[in-house]
Parts: sequence; C-alpha cells; structure tokens
Amino acid sequence: MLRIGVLRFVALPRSSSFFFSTSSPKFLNPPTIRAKFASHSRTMAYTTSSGSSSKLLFRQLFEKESSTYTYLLADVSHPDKPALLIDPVDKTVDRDILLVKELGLKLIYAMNTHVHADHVTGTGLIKTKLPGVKSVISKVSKSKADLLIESGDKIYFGDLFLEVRATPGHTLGCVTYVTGDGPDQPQPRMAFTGDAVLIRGCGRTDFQGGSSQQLYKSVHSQIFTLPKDTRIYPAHDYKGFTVSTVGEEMLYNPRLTKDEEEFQSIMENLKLAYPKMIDIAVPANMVCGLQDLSERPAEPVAN
Ligand SMILES: N[C@@H](CCC(=O)N[C@@H](CSS)C(=O)NCC(=O)O)C(=O)O
Repeated sequence: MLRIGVLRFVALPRSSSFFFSTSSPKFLNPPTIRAKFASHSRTMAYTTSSGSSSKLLFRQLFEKESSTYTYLLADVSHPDKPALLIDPVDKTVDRDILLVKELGLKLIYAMNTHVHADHVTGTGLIKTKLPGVKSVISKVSKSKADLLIESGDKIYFGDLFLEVRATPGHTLGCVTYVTGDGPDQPQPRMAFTGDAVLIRGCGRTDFQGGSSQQLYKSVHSQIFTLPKDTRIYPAHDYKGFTVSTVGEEMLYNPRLTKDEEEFQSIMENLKLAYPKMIDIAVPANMVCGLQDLSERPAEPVAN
C-alpha cells in the first residue's frame, strides 16, 4: 500500500493523533499547508443535516447531462480550510471552482472513484486552473494521476480523513471513499460509492473489467459491513434520489438484496446501451481529463 505519496500532499491535522494506517518505517513528514486564505476566515462552518461534525463542510453537486454527482468536502475548523472534490465533471469545473472560492476553501485534491465511461472527469481541468491541486485515482485503474491510492489508504484534509476501500466490479479500479472512523470524524459516516452502489441500483458490469461476481462481493464485504446509518452518496442518480443509507440499501436495493446467482442474472440481462461518450471519456479519463490526451495513446475499451 502506498502511503508516502498521499502523505506528501496532505494538510496536516493539528492534533497529535495524525496517523496513517501503515506501520511502514518510510513515514515522511508532509509540509503543512499554510493559511493562504486567511482573508476568508469569516466563512462560517457549514454543515449538513447528514453529519454531526461541526468541522465538515459538505456539498452535493449535480451535472445534469451525465446525471453525475460531484461532492465537495472541507475541514472548515482547520485554518487552511482544506477541501477536496470527489468525481468532478469537466463541464461543471467552473461552477465548482467558483464555489470553492466563494466558501474560502483551499482545494487540495480532485479525486475520482474510478475511470468514468459516460463523461470526462474534471480533475485535469481543475489542475490547469488551480495548479496546487493533486489529482487522485486508484493505482489499480492504471490511470495517470498525481496520487495513486490503494485500499486502506487514508486521505487527510485537515483533521478529517477519507478511508479508501477497493470496490471493484463496475470497473476493476473502482474505490469507495468512506469518512473516517474516529471521535472527531463526521457521524454518521459517509460512503462515496462511485458506481458500485447507486441508490436502489448499482453500476453496470459489462465493460472496463467489470464483473458482477466481483461487484457483489465488493458491496457485501466493503459497503454493507459499514454501520447501517452510514450515508450512501453515489456518483450517479437516474431516478431523482440524492442520498441513501447502508441499512436502506440492504433492505430495498432491488439488485443487491438478491443472492449472488440472481444478482448475476439481473446484471447479465440489463440490456443497457453503451454510454454515448464512452470512446472519448475512457481514454481521456485514463489521464485525468482531455487536456493530457496527446501524451498517451487511446486504449481500446474492452472487457
Ligand atoms: N445513458 C447514459 C449511460 C447510463 C449508464 O450506463 N450508466 C452507468 C454508469 S455511467 S458508466 C451504469 O452503471 N448504469 C447502471 C444502471 O442500472 O443504469 C449515457 O449514455 O451516458
């Protein structure tokens, strides 16, 4: 598991309880990001009804053409107000950056849950507009990014952190980011499931190394084992939902409540058309966006 890469770029928590899940002796002290945005210190601590942490600022943002959710999280109790975006979309980058600025945040990470097939990620574009930002994706995705994260990694933003859980099945490199388990972390926990779990659904498994067997195992071992009140925040919604919980999906998800055999049969018979953007989106997303595409030849989108 890679730790150092992630550690190099974190905004340090102020408490002495800063830790990483590794026992590796290769522990490097990351540079503390200083409060460049001190003039924005009037910004109040925003919270949502979903979390009891007064530290967490949380926003759910929507891109309507691809029905994609982008999530903004920040530690507003930290002097720097370090923030991250999960699954930004290229088309809504300006909106997201404006929001970050208006709220007085310092964006440190632009993260992906996986290589999306239906839209181009905003991570590369964000980096061109805010050069200090680091792009993040899983190592298993075989994509290009500043930080290639692995299962078990902890991604700190201020005193808060996200835990990385590998949830392959929709694609080989899918991960779920889960808010930390600890006294100062948001309660209930929040799981950013990408396309592994959608509300009352799940990601398709018919391309990009997808596997219904693997998806079933991932969800049941990595997501449905979280506390039942854990909030589920997916990367897409096609039905008008915004949030669910682990307990709710364990009871009512029409695919994932079935046994593995029935689940596989459902997934094999979805008969969904390929995403319209797939031939543009996948090669672009392998390099975190269209801006870097000339550096790497397009690869075929095979299962
Ligand atoms: N019509 C859309 C693509 C819709 C689609 O295939 N969504 C994916 C997630 S994005 S690759 C999916 O897994 N859907 C599961 C489902 O049950 O709908 C387009 O053309 O972009």
